[in-house]
Amino acid sequence: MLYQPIEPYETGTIKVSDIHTLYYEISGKKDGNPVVFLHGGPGGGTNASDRTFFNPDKYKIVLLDQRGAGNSTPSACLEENTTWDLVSDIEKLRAKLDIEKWHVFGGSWGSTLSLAYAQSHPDRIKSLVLRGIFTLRKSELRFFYQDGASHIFPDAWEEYLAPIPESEREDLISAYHKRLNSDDEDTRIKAATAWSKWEMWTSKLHVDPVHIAHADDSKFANAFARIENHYFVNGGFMRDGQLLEKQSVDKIRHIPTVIVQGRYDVVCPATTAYALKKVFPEATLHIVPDAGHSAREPGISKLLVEATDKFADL
Ligand SMILES: CNCC(=O)c1nnc(C(C)(C)C)o1
Repeated sequence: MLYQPIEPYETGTIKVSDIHTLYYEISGKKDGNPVVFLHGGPGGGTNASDRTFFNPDKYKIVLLDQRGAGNSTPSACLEENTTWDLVSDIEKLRAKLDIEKWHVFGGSWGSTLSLAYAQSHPDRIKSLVLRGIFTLRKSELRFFYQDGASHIFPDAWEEYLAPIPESEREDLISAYHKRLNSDDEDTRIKAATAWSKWEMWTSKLHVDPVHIAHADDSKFANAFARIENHYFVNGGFMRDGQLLEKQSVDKIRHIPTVIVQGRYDVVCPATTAYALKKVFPEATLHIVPDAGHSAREPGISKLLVEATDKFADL
């Protein structure tokens, strides 16, 4: 099961560009086995419960708020904010903390960024623990934001559609992009709240009102929605399917890797985890029979902790 909540023994910031300064924190064992936690979204930010996937007596646990997310500044800023900027930021933080190699843990967008980072710097990775695999293919974005998950959550879908007039519903990501970047603050917040609520409604097998309430935090919703939408309209700044290409995955097939995927994940459906396993046969794939997308589904968190415990002495 998850470890007990702990507090960081160090927090800090790192200036990574003329615009962006990132927040990070370190908890657990000061001379422990280093692991970096890559949060979802993009734009979701980290929180205290993210530390509980790791044994604090074994791991030096590094949490990083990516550009524009969480406590990083400026909040929700889209300038100089791409997948490859974030990969570069992770390397800058690793060097600043004087870490030679580290374990990498990421779910959803965090799995995307983990794959992009590992494929760019395989020599810096001790292991990969990935959850709810997301590679930003057009087919994945279409399923969740245009025509797919909508058939399973028609009630929540109605609320997601509400801010968008019928005439613009053929391309919802573009329609939301217009509103999330509007000059009018009320338009931005209304769109950000509806966009975020859609994801919070659909993240768990059993709809969780507490999870949905996160979308009412306007700072979180604004960063989460604006940054997610920015990455999606740009296809993650990658070729479609790039992270699943043989030439990409062959760079990381030597790295001990565990994939944990919810069978009923409608945000990042199992088809992508399965496609990754086909090109990465050395990876261990667990499909959790009674889980959705969230890392905090009981069956998912149990296997994630089993994986970090397994890698703790590598
Ligand atoms: C399409 N975005 C999926 C994702 O990365 C994600 N889903 N929920 C989250 C938070 C837990 C960070 C809210 O991130």
